[in-house]
Amino acid sequence: MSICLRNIVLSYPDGDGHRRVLDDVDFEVRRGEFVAVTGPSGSGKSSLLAVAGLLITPDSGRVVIDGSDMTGLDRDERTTVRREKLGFVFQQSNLLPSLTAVEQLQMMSHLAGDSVRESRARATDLLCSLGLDGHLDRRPHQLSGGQRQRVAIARGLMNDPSVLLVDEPTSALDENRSREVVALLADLSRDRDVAIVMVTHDLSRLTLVDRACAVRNGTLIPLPGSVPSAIH
Ligand SMILES: Nc1ncnc2c1ncn2[C@@H]1O[C@H](COP(=O)(O)OP(=O)(O)OP(=O)(O)O)[C@@H](O)[C@H]1O
Repeated sequence: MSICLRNIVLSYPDGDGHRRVLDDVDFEVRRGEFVAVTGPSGSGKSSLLAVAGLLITPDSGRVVIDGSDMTGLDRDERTTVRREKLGFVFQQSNLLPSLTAVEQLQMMSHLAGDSVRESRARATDLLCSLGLDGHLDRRPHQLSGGQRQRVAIARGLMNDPSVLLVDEPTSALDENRSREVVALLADLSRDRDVAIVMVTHDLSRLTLVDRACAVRNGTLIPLPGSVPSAIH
């Protein structure tokens, strides 16, 4: 199992008390599996992703990544796990305006200590494999929304993560581009054997995923037609 969340409880301060957003949630995704998390606005989808991505620590429960329990890691240790095991793709692509497509990716691998030559070769390969040959030296404003999102996905894959966490990747895209981006994620999960968790409002995209679940009232409910994970 690439990522496994067990008995996660998360609450936020709310007035004088606390509001429980995730209430004893179990969730797991294995390598090569593409899982969507949906649910109403404010239900806790992004919070679940943030717990999985070690960006916030739950009140209780365990996050296990590639078999290692993340409980009790300090901030530096969590940063290392995020860099080595996890990739992130955010809603609006979050690319740095002054960097070219290749440089956006090189920055990730520079942080991991690779040489400039190694990182350029790897970034170029990855961008080409995502259909971005011809756009390698363009800056974000010279790319379409769909191309920007593909650069962001390539950046998320740069350090060869076990788990790619994707938050609303299609919110800024039209119907066709949005379908292309989700189909690309489906291919990548299989071809690169990476676990992909995608938070989405867009129920029309759920035909492309292996499995879908919804956050409702703090719990995670498998959606009809989706296949529950076979491994526990
Ligand atoms: N840092 C925070 N402090 C207090 N409350 C928070 C915080 N972050 C999120 N919340 C609340 O927790 C709930 C869940 O938020 P979350 O962003 O996880 O929902 P979501 O399902 O991703 O929503 P959306 O679809 O609108 O992005 C919401 O009611 C939100 O207001």
